[in-house]
Amino acid sequence: MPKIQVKIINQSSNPLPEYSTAGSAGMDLRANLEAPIVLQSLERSLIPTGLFIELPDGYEAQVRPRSGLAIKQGLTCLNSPGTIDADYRGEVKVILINLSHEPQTIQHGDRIAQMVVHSVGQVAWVPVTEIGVTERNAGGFGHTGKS
Ligand SMILES: O=c1ccn([C@H]2C[C@H](O)[C@@H](COP(=O)(O)OP(=O)(O)OP(=O)(O)O)O2)c(=O)[nH]1
Ligand SMILES: [Mg+2]
Repeated sequence: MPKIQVKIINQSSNPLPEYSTAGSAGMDLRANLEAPIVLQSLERSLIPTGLFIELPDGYEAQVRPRSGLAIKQGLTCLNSPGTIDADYRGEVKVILINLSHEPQTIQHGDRIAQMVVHSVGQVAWVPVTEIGVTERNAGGFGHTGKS
């Protein structure tokens, strides 16, 4: 398991994110707030987590919504999945939006999203005049299964 350097503000009240089961893909991210935030219907906000991480080269972290928050409160990540670049040294933040019709309150310590760490590759372009043909070729957007 790769080791990641992490700095967390307010660690006494907000524990480090953790995998909640042995097979979890994501670690829940908690809101790091001095006061609760109320999101009105369709309002969005950049929520701090108090986390500063140093990802190894070749890794990214994705900030994804939690399904429970989405179905129960209509709260989701607007830019899902959010991308944390390996060279980012700022605070990990979550762009939450309230898609419900009611105001939703975020409290300090609430688990507002989850973070999945992935290995990721970069590519170099090789400009060509033709690209290879496949069985699918340009078919997409519901193309399969049609006669
Ligand atoms: O949900 C997110 C998405 C991004 N970030 C941070 C880490 C990421 O490395 C940086 C830039 O994110 P992104 O590339 O998505 O934003 P951008 O609009 O392209 O900004 P930039 O020009 O700074 O790359 O912002 C977060 O903390 N949370
Ligand atoms: Mg960017």
